[in-house]
Amino acid sequence: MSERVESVILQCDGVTVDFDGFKAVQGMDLTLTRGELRFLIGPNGAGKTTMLDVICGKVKPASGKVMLRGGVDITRKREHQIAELGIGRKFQTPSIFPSLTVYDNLEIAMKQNRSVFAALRAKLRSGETDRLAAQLEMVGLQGKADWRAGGLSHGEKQWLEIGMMLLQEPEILLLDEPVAGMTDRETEKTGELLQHIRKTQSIVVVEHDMEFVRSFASKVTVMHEGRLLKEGSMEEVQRDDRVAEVYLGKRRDADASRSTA
Ligand SMILES: Nc1ncnc2c1ncn2[C@@H]1O[C@H](COP(=O)(O)OP(=O)(O)OP(=O)(O)O)[C@@H](O)[C@H]1O
Repeated sequence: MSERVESVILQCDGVTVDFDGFKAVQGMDLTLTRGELRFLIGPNGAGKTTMLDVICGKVKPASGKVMLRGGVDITRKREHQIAELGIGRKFQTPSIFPSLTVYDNLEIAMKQNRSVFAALRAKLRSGETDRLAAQLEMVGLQGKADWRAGGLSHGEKQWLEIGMMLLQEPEILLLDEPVAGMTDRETEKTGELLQHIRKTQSIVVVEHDMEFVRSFASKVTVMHEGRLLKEGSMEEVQRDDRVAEVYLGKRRDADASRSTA
């Protein structure tokens, strides 16, 4: 009986966010299980980014609860506490150090896990060197370890930042439009990377690129005007008339021109 309960890693119940009287999110529920790659979609202004902001502690809800691993109430915790508890957030613009090498960026990310004293000593232990090398390979940058991060392509910068997040060992990754501005090939590689990451971590992705969502989503949550509109497989979501009306319908033409199917 407890198996399903234990597999829940994040639970948002009745989250409402009030920006000076404007309810950006209204009574939103979201349950994420371990190893899930969840896509959060919906038209502009639906409240998707605000939900990520609530989960990572950047925005405090007026009401509702956010629970981590069943028993840890993170609703009122500060951003850094939530990060320490295992929730990593990646924003649209990469926050990397452009003048440092790819390797140095990863090394700095890894050291953030240490106590100040340990960080000051600044030498990676051998296990850490291995982990860093494995991370470089996982994000496909093993051939560019010595490159200045600022010289990477847009897609590569995003992967570097994902690699930096992963070195801090979050249990949940929150990604806001990770493939925005990427080439088709980069988008494909990002999808593969997310599939790989979900073997060990859970991921919530806010996304507008429907082709990408179709290719990589198993479960999709649709928001509209701050509320949960529909949740299910991409097929179920696409079949829903209300979704078609408020969201997919508006994009059908654009999608049709992108899709080869
Ligand atoms: N700090 C803020 N103060 C006031 N209103 C805000 C604030 N942040 C967001 N909003 C409003 O809340 C609503 C939800 O915004 P949010 O960014 O969460 O939507 P979204 O679904 O992520 O949209 P998009 O896909 O366009 O990024 C929008 O109407 C937005 O203008």
